[in-house]
Amino acid sequence: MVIQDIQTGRISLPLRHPFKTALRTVDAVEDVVVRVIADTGETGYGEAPPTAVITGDTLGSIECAVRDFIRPALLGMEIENLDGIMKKLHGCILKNTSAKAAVDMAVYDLYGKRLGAPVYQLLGGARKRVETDLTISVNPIEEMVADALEAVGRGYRILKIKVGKEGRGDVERIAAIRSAVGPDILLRVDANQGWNARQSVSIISAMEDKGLDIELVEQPVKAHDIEGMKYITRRVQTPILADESVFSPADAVEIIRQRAADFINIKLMKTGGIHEALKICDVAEIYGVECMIGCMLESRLSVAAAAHLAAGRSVITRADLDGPSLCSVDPYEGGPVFDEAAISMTGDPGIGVGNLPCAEWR
Ligand SMILES: C[C@H](N)C(=O)N[C@@H](CCC(=O)O)C(=O)O
Ligand SMILES: [Mg+2]
Repeated sequence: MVIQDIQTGRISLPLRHPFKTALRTVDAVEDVVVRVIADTGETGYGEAPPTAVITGDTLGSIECAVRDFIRPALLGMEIENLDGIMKKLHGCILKNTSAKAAVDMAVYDLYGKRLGAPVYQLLGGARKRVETDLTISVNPIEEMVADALEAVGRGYRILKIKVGKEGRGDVERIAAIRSAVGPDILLRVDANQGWNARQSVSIISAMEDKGLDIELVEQPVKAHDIEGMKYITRRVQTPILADESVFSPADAVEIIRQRAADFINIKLMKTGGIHEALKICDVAEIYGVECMIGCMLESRLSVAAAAHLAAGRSVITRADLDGPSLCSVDPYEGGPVFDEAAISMTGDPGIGVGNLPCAEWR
């Protein structure tokens, strides 16, 4: 099975509610999709969101990276030569991790189809079901409380609360949500780099003093502020999870060796796909560090690829794979089933998702 063509298209899916973090507000999933076509007529699919404020990638830069750099590097390669394909994919252009992720997952999709097996089984087959949280956007407190109650009503037992825009005001926010949802709902907090190190210690300590029982705090300070992450991790009881600070396996090694965070959030859009994400899983396992698997504003197509990784590897103990739940529609067929918090793997070969709503491929 040889790679004959690689094409890009675009999808646009409205969100149920605007998605708001300390970094940005978004109303729709507007992503690039990729198809890798084999000489046998089989097709593998992938997706890349333009998360410019985190990865630096835009719709145009993703399309350019795929068309002008990745496509010429991979044409004619045997799908069975996964290692060779991945070396070329990551060597043909620096950074551009979202474009690489979309092509990586399309290649894994074809690889699984070639071998007649779902990708999660090829990656280790640790489990068949994964439970995701649901994100509560940062908004006025009453709105966040209402959103949290709605999420619990939809069956979510884990909520990821976005903060980072108001410093100490965030304590009040979390306290109101905890009092509304009760003690049995797991609350994780994501500041998306919105605090500084001293502020983080004061906010997290206040949440601890109030007994708000927070599972973890995600990326309290700027991505490059590893000293700040270390400062916080040493001073609070609540586990700290590195998100924007860890893109590559080398970043993960650095964070772990410096003990700058307790957990690592793996996202395919930061690693450049499954192949590099597996290296983070290996490093984390060596050091006994647990990982979360996350997503950007992505539809079920690429979140399904992340679900395969989560189902494949037991070192991934937490999932923030709520992209499909945030979308108001799911136009696809096949692949993992997303039923609110419950993600169930199927026997479909590859990643398994098809029927893309994409009018034009180039
Ligand atoms: C969508 C997911 N729950 C999430 O919060 N992902 C990111 C932010 C994604 C974005 O801005 O597109 C995160 O910081 O964890
Ligand atoms: Mg995050």
